[in-house]
Amino acid sequence: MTFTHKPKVAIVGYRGMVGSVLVNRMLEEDDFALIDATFFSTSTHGTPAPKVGKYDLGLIGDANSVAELSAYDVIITCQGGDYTNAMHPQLRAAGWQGYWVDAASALRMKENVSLILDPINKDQLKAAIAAGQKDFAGANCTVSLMLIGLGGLFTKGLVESAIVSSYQAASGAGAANMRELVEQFGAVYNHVAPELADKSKTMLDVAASVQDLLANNLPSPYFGAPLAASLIPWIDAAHDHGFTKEEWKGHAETNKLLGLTDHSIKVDSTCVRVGVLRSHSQSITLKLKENLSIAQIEELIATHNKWAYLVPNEKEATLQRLTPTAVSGTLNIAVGRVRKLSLGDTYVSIFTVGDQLLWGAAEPLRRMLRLLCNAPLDY
Ligand SMILES: NC(=O)C1=CN([C@@H]2O[C@H](COP(=O)(O)OP(=O)(O)OC[C@H]3O[C@@H](n4cnc5c(N)ncnc54)[C@H](OP(=O)(O)O)[C@@H]3O)[C@@H](O)[C@H]2O)C=CC1
Ligand SMILES: N[C@@H](CC(=O)OP(=O)(O)O)C(=O)O
Repeated sequence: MTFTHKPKVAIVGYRGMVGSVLVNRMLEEDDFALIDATFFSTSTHGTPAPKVGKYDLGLIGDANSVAELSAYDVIITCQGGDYTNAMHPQLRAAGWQGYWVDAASALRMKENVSLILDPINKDQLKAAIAAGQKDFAGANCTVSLMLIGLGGLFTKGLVESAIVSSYQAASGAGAANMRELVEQFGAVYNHVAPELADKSKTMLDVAASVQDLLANNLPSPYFGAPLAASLIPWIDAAHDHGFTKEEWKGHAETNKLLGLTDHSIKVDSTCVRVGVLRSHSQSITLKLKENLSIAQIEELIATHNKWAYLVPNEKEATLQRLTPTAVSGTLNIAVGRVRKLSLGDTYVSIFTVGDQLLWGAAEPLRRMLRLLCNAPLDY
């Protein structure tokens, strides 16, 4: 048992997108019964917290106050990397000994930080807790979704390398970006509505009009380029060797999560922002170490955990179940289009879709809290 009392838990960033999804999930699973929770904010502190089910959480705390936060056993933050970089060092310097559970990437690669994805690495996490480790971070959304979806292959040492092409939703970039995409959808439609109504116009006329709007007059301050009716093959900052940071995380975090200090699984990614509101998709080419049959591969995937579910490689099933529309708002990780490639018997192509706000961000955090409380978890 990590705590001998009901732990005091500060939830920082409760009103952001990840924070809201986290609070909803904690309510669904009655996690609040385990803890004495307080919401923290950098801007709404001092006001009454919104009611969470039957729980009255009192006043919202000041997320910039080291003194206030120091009174907590656990700080869960969904506030972002800048906040982590500002507050975590101050709290530790002030002697705070509590658990820091973070959605952001800021601390992920530090030596004394474990990445959280317990269906994949619960033994690693339990060992870290037993060893007195205090800092934990959720992994990158695409990495978490890939590993839950394909855990049956990755955790059994069957993967030699992976080439990933991601199709990442606007919500991965934050609420303001998501709003920008919806506004762009509206602007595109409004721009061409008269032409659509004019039966003398062809679809090429309509497309030319959309192109004119996109190229010259579609506001995109958050993404920096139109996303509606387009895509952006760049996510996060530049990294070394022509990779973006998002692409680099694929290799670094996959290996760290699997406890592979020699980084023996090569993961190469191309990460693309697409005009989807919620849920990330990935097309993954695996080089396996063994020549497994499709039936064996599907069995390994389907039996590893209760969230990865197989979609038969058929058109109707794919349209109904292997899309962001099908999985958004659920914990399901859809895995389909499983097929061997003409490159060779050990090359497998797989398509997977999962909600990046759930398994990609909020869900691992609440499960880490349950691990810290030694509370039951489903697998
Ligand atoms: N979005 C995603 O898919 C993923 C996000 N993450 C991580 O989680 C962090 C938070 O992401 P996300 O939740 O998307 O960020 P948001 O922009 O939705 O929220 C972050 C903070 O913005 C502040 N805020 C300002 N205006 C508003 C408003 N109108 N409504 C709600 N909050 C507002 C809140 O802080 P305050 O109350 O202090 O003002 C809130 O906690 C990211 O930085 C990233 O590190 C990780 C994996 C996936
Ligand atoms: N970068 C992801 C979301 C995210 O916040 O990832 P990370 O936690 O690794 O910064 C996206 O834009 O879709």
